[in-house]
Amino acid sequence: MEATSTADRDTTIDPAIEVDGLTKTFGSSDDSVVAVEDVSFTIHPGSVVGVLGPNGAGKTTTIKSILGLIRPDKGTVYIDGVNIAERPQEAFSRVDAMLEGARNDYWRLTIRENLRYFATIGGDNPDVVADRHDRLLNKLDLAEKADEPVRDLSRGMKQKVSLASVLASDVSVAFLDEPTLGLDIESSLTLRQELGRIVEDRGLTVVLSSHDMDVIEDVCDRVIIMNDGQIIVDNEVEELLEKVETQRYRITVREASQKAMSTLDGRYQITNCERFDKRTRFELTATNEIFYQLTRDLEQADLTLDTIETIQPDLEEIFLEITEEDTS
Ligand SMILES: Nc1ncnc2c1ncn2[C@@H]1O[C@H](COP(=O)(O)OP(=O)(O)OP(=O)(O)O)[C@@H](O)[C@H]1O
Repeated sequence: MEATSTADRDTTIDPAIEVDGLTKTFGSSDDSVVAVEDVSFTIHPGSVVGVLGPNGAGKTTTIKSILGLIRPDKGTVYIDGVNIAERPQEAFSRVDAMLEGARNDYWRLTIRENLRYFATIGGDNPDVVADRHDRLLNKLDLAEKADEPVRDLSRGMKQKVSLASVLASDVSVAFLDEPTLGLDIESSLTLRQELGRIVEDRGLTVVLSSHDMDVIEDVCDRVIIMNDGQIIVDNEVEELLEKVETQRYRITVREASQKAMSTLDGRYQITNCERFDKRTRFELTATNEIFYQLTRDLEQADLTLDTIETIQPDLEEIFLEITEEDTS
């Protein structure tokens, strides 16, 4: 999702974030760990980028280095064209972050008081930005509870207040670490939709990390996948989905014998097998190239094909495939 029209984008404006040759090693000599090695990327204003990777891949080190919370050994970070090491105050003036699940909102204060507080420390006069806060509260469906203390709210609402607090001042870049962590399915869906609308309206640049693949698919237009301190994929979400080499199939056959099924199971890993109404339905994964082989194998096993559907892969599967390729 591009918040500002790509056609209208002024290519002479600075990238929202530019990371060049970032390297960070923790510890020294034998115990040292290279957390991030020569990482470079550019993020344009108004884009939403997901940073993914297994535990220990270097995501947090990268994000904390951009936020100035970790000092890298090498490399330069620019925010809106400003070098964070040279002019930190200016660089961070329009940046806010929700790290480690939820930010520390003041639970004794009401939602609106929290927004005023965070706007103030973000350098805004809260009276001047009161309208923006009203719009934010409406968008996040928090308006009715705006004058209630945060401590009385549900977990989903508290998470939304965290997000609202990040957006309370006039930020142009927001870092969101696991914005849907701990939310139930419905609250997560609502938050994703609301975040999408806010990003579009405000032309906000967002960098988010999440293990919730729905967040990435719904909100991000690009993903950066890290492994072992390096970027192994930097691509548009849609292109990434197209690139995947394996495909899951849901197949329904008529009157499958046990023997036929075990023959097939020997060749493909069969999951979610269920029998109903003289039919057997199961799922398997096959690479695109062997799809025709699969149909021949079904014939040879004397299985009469009823239906065959492809199942849209989710990013979790793609991500596993890519990191396995990278480490093999
Ligand atoms: N303060 C530190 N001291 C020593 N090693 C560290 C420190 N911070 C991170 N590391 C190491 O650097 C590597 C990268 O860690 P980092 O936290 O950046 O990964 P991550 O991708 O964010 O992982 P996770 O998904 O678990 O948060 C890991 O091997 C980690 O153990």
